[in-house]
Amino acid sequence: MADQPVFLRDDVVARFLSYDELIPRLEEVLGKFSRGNSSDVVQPVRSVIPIHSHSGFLGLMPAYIAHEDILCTKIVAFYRREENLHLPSTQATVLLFNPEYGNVTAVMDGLDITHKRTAAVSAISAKLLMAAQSDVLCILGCGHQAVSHYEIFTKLFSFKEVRVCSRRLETAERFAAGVQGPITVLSSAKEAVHGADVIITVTNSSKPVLFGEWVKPGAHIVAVGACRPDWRELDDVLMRDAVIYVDSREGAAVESGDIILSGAEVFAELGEVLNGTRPALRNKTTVFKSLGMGIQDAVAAKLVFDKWKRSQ
Ligand SMILES: NC(=O)C1=CN([C@@H]2O[C@H](COP(=O)(O)OP(=O)(O)OC[C@H]3O[C@@H](n4cnc5c(N)ncnc54)[C@H](O)[C@@H]3O)[C@@H](O)[C@H]2O)C=CC1
Ligand SMILES: O=C([O-])C1=[NH+]CCC1
Repeated sequence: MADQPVFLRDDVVARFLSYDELIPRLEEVLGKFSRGNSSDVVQPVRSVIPIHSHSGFLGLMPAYIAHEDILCTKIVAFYRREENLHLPSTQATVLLFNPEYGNVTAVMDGLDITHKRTAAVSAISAKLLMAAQSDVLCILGCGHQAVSHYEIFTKLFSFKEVRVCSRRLETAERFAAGVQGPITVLSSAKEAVHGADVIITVTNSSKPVLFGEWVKPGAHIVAVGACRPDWRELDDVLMRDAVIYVDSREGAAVESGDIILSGAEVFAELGEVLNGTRPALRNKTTVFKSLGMGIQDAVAAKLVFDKWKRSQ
């Protein structure tokens, strides 16, 4: 009989997951993924079922990373909920397996993994693609992802000004009151993004919240929401004028409304830039369209599990 799986709660996962360790692992696995060797990194496009009666979706995100022998799947549920409900709009559980036999070794709460790995990949895109002189950061949307994105972007980069704007002013004000450091709250997205060098969209909107005509030429946009083929965060003008980078071309072609509905061409995967096979066009307006990948959860979960095990 295999040992029973351990259950790692949200606070334990958060304690053992640091950006410093996560970022290099993500860079490495994104590079490997983009080399396209499917016997090394196996990750199908997320399989998603709608939960029509509750405006929700359930996604399954399996991944196998052969060179590290990591077998993992995340199960993620996401809802288009009003923000005042007491449960987060995204819920996730990560299962880590023993690849030799297929038994589950750990069941982990997946929220901190989802928040941190998403923000870390966004930060990798900014490291590669934002202009060398980037002074103003703007975050549109003030939910859970906004918190992790604020955390890592202000830790890694030295912005002179950070602005936030959300659908409701109170949400942005609550967000600003909860973070360390100076922050400007704006009630209009157009004003908030004016002159910004880096713009992060972390909304659960299904309609564009950012328009090309508002965006400073040369800005870097990190588009994290709109993960359904009929959802948008960015308008056609922006999608047409910017150079588009993605985490996975295959995923983007199936899941990204911003790409599918605008007809925009994908220029590169982040992993291709990390591998040096596609250039980072820092002087152009760039969009990194993030959808999230099972391999990102897998490396994060393995980091957590190994550290937890060493602590026992
Ligand atoms: N790319 C990736 O890897 C991942 C993407 N996501 C997606 O990221 C998005 C954000 O996730 P969470 O922060 O967890 O959601 P959340 O529900 O905590 O926050 C969403 C925020 O967006 C704001 N918002 C909605 N419509 C807006 C509008 N028109 N203008 C400005 N703000 C608006 C809401 O007021 C709320 O503050 C969701 O779409 C989620 O599905 C989530 C996990 C991973
Ligand atoms: O990668 C992820 O976990 C998600 N992407 C969109 C919703 C959840």
